[in-house]
Amino acid sequence: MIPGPIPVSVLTGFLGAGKTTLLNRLLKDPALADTAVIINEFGDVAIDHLLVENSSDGIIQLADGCLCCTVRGDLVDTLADLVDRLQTGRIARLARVIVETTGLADPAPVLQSIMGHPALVQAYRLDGVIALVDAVNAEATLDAHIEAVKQVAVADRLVIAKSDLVRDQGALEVLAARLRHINPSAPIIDARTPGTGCSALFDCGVYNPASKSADVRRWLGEEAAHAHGDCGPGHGHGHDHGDHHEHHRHDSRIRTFTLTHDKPVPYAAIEMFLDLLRSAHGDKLLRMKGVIELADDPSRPLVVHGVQRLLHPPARLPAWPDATRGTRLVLITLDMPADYVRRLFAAFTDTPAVDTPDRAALVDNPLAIAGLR
Ligand SMILES: Nc1nc2c(ncn2[C@@H]2O[C@H](COP(=O)(O)OP(=O)(O)OP(=O)(O)O)[C@@H](O)[C@H]2O)c(=O)[nH]1
Repeated sequence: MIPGPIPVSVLTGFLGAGKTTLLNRLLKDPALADTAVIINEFGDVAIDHLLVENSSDGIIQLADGCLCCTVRGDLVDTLADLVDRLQTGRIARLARVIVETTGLADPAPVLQSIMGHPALVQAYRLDGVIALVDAVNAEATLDAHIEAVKQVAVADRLVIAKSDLVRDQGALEVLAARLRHINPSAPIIDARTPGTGCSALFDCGVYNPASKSADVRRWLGEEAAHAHGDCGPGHGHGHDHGDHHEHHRHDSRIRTFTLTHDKPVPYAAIEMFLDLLRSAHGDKLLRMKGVIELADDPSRPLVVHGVQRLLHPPARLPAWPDATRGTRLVLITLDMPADYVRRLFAAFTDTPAVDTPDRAALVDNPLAIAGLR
């Protein structure tokens, strides 16, 4: 028997806001023992599960695709399967589920999947939505992406990450005022505040759409209508459910693709490539993350994270988490063709390609590769 509905927390926030970082921290808290974490990833090559430190049995990776569209059914199936495993004794306890959405997810359909599914509501209750906000990039992100606004609007807790990178206290106050305007009821918590842990973020009470803004109620209402099949063809604000390999796009200008290279690469080459991408095209680079096999230290993968113009200091993992070696970089770009980036990468990794200038030429003139408007 199940002892009562299991709380489900949804962790959302735009691309690179700091969701996995917060999750890693939270999972160290004994209060989160017996928690299942469902991670959803955008991109051909799953990387997040490599980066969640506590990658034990409790981490479930959903298939490639976005939770709010292509793999929404997978979330329902996964939640149903967890209950089944609990009932048949294949897992002893399940105290909580945390669902980490992709940064591009519209949270409304995700919430609707949990709240609106007749079988799931028996077993689960939506406990709360935690939205991460990246203090460095939030203003630009909120200006440009409605998904980011929705993520903030539906939240029960807003957590500001990366405030350590913002020197101007005034800018943080302006951001907090904007967040309060979008969502007047959610407490705003700085991720640096000691004790920003389980007690501050979980047990928000039963998720209550009535306490949210009129916009949120409307979005959730539209999703409920959609779930019952009476949504018109306009649904989905431009989601493209086709071509699963290069696009996954919510907006036809957004592309997701992966760069791979199977030989170790020199650190200097990768550093130049990343710096060039960031400095020349940072505004087109919504997200970049991945692991790199370095020629100078192949046993310790280098983990890189880029979020718009911000390139976080690369970190080394002590060892490779699985048998796969080589470089895998997932990029999510806005108005930047995959082919252009692939050729740039090939030039830096010295992969011969027809008509591609070599590394030295590109450092002199990063626009020497054709294909970018
Ligand atoms: N300085 C600083 N860096 C942070 C903070 N939070 C996250 N980061 C860095 O931001 C980068 C992205 O963090 P992630 O936790 O992977 O972000 P995410 O939201 O899970 O990313 P996606 O799943 O790709 O959307 C990483 O390099 C983190 O180390 C913070 O509070 N301060």
